[in-house]
Amino acid sequence: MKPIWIKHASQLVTMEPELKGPRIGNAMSELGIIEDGSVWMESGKVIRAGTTRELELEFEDREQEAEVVDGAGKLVTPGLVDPHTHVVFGGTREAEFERRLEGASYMEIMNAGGGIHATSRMTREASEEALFEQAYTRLDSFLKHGVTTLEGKSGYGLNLETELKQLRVMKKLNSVHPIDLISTFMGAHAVPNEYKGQEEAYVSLLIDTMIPMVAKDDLARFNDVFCEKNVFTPNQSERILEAGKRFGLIPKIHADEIEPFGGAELAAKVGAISAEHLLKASDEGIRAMAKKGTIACLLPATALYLREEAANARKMIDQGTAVAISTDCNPGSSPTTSMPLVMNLACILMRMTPAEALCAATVNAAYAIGEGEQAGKIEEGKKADLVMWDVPSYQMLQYAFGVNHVQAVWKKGVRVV
Ligand SMILES: N=CN[C@@H](CCC(=O)O)C(=O)O
Ligand SMILES: [Zn+2]
Repeated sequence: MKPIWIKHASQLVTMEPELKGPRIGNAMSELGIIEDGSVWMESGKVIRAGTTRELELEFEDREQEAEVVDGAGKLVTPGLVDPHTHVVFGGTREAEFERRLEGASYMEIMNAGGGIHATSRMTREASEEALFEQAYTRLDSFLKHGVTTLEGKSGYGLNLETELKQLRVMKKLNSVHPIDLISTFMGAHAVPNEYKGQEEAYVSLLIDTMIPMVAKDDLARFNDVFCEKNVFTPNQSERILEAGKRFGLIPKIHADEIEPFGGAELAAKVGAISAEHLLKASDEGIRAMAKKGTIACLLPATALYLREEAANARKMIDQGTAVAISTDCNPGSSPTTSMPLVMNLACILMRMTPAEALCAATVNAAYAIGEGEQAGKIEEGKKADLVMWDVPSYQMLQYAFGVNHVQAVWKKGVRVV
């Protein structure tokens, strides 16, 4: 495989690879921008990143053996990381979208047996092959929008058989699709209809059977819970997350999305790597997360789609919480595969700066899924996951919104878009 040499990028955004750990406060704006930037990629890795002048001095003699890519007028960034998706699911819920536009709420639909329950029925009915094919197509769309690493959750099975089916699909996708896919077990996405009125029995099934089985088959890195009124209480959520920890599954938590429910506080208490949504998180909860180093994974596309006020990213950043952003790709509250749109919305709806939004979609997103040392930066000696955008600057990427500016994507040094 020929080395690839990008030259003359108008901005090469490296994300300052020497800075370690998730970024907080002003460090979210340290993008490590190199003007007239250049990258040499070889054997799947970034060998050198610097100015075109610097790389010409070093690689001039090898120009003939490389594929040279002209970056004039283009922005080059690390591959984007989507740290929160429900990418494997059966069916769609467009009728529910119409009902919500007519006034029904997300929770009314779910409590009446629709929402997550509707997707659960369709996912149980779908064959493993069909789920694989549909999710593969979705991953292609993510890739076309610049995503090279992504987290995916189970949680539409709500029984052992189908939860394992979803996780097996993700494992297979990870092995055959260019995108690196990190799996999360989310059997605690809802109490299935057949356990209505016996919620504790379902919690026991999760703790005694499902979590041990998922861990035994090494099917997930994280364990996630939908901690919300009428779904799982903070007490149930804590027991489920602690059970996961005993089996090596790192906690994540869907917290304070619809109502303030103590989810952010619980995230800090159990030492979750990230807490998701947080639209209604309390000030104490945000402070506790900052203190504990729990990353806030914010989902502005979901807020927009549900016509809710987005999370208070400014307060979180100002209080020292590391913020990541994500599509939340799912068939109910965020049917999108566009991280560029999510970056735009992070600016428009949450007043994040263009630099913070890019940090939240790269470095901080990678740390939110335990990939901070492998993804989200352009770092010598590390995976060559890069995107070239048909805009001259990161400011232009965030400004010209709702457009897919991706021109090329390299995954482990191979051009995939
Ligand atoms: N809020 C809970 N879970 C998903 C939505 C799942 C669905 O509606 O299918 C979320 O993160 O937005
Ligand atoms: Zn989610």
